[in-house]
Amino acid sequence: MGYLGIIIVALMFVTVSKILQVCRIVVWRPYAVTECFRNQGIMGPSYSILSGSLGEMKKLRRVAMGTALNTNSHDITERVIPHFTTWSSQYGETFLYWYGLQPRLFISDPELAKHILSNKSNIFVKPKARPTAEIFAGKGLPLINGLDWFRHRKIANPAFSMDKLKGMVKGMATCTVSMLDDWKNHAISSADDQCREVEVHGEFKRLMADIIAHTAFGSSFVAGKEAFKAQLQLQQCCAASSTDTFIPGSQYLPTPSNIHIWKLDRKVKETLKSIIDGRLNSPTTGNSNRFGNDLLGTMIDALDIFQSRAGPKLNMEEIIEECKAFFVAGHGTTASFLTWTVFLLCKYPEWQTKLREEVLNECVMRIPDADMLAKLKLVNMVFLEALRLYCPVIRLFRQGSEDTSIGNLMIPRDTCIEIALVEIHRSEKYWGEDAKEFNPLRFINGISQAAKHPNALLEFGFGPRTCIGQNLAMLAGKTTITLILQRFSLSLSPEYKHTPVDNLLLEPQFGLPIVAKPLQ
Ligand code: HEM
Repeated sequence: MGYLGIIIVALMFVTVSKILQVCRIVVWRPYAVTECFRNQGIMGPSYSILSGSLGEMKKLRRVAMGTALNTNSHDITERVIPHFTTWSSQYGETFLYWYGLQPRLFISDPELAKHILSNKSNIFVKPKARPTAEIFAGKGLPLINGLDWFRHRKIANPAFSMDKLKGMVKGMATCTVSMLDDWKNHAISSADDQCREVEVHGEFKRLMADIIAHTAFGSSFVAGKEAFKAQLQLQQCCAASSTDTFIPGSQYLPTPSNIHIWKLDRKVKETLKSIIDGRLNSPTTGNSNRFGNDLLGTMIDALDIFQSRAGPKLNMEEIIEECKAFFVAGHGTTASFLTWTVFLLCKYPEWQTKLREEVLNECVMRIPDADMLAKLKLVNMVFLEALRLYCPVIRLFRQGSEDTSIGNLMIPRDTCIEIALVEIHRSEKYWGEDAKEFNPLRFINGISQAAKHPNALLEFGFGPRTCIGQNLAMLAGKTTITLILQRFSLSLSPEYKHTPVDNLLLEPQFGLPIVAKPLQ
């Protein structure tokens, strides 16, 4: 055989092995995984080549998005995850579906959830995100695994301690007061009974961008806000394509959408890098940390160029990715939480009055401090109830890094497990007959006494990967609600349509317009 023959045979060999590989991923594996679960009694919608169950999911979502709920109803599951209501009624509470080529096991049992989330041996890891998601969300804590995750978390933890956060309430209050002054000025200039219609979801997103920029970047917050602005645009590009079928490799093609994403990402990174360089060039002397007491200062102090410093280190790129990650993880979640809390306070004016009384009693100064906020028991109960009924993160995901079993259930490697918080949080099995109703009093004796299962409330996750920013979110929430209740009485605008939707986070599809009436 001549050279040409050898080359043709080699090419044929490579081509055939590639075809076999594709067939294994696209046909054989879905068949084998489906059979594995079917033999254990777990069923689900059938798999279509490449798109899996995405076609049906998209159809169900389109129909759900065309409906609106009654504002008295907190039974949102069917609207936000219509695939769950449809498939669980056909296949049972636990079922298998296909997110493109990814098998997803849907569970809504808090005991299973606890088992998976508390696992410390790296068997259940965060699933690999799509490349666009990695760009916008940053390859930081929420997405990384293993030793990298451990190192990053160890460095970031001190920046989120209650002691550090307490000192930030003043900054949070300054951001909030500036937003509320704007509401008030607008109200005074509008003739209509001094009331102002405000779309609060948008307002809270802007507010949280300000608050996180303050918390993360301290004095460099103006530049930080610039970076976050570009990041928000990136997020929109990513959310728009989250239910499209993903073709591996397509992220490298110079399509208009990819070019737009690359440009925005470059802007975010360059801005963050210049903030970090600024700090490195002018370390401060007044702070306990030479690069600042904020989150960025804590991370710069662990930069790997300082070899003399003991302990875990981060490199420049990792710090940039963490800045992106903290913004994405904290901004929309807290804005969503505040939005739904305000929705509930408008819906239940008797609770609005009770909370205002508590706020006026405990926060004697117009601008509250952390000690005053810690005394707001009723506010805390309403927050927990809001996070139960309208949890910003409605689903958690983990992927089995090896074949494993939970109880009697064998889970093949690479199966993604989807934990439906939205369903666990309103299941009558754990919350009783009034599970779908607003009743903050269920938390009067604390979280552990509120439900029949200790893990039926998973609003901040559970186990080692529980939310690092939960204290920050609660403090920002209390500061904002306190300042609002001191200054305004709130009611729903007649324009409001009750349309919660899963845009990666739980959001009102058309925003939350309310009427804010200044108090004397
Ligand atoms: C009400 C607001 C918030 C909610 C409901 C929320 C919810 C969650 C949940 C459910 C998780 C666990 C995800 C999982 O297990 O897969 C999580 C993780 C995380 N959250 Fe939050 N979060 C909020 C606010 C914040 C804030 C303000 C920040 C920071 C500025 C933040 C930063 C993070 C980070 C970095 C992680 C990943 C932790 C890790 O994997 O080690 N979150 N959050």
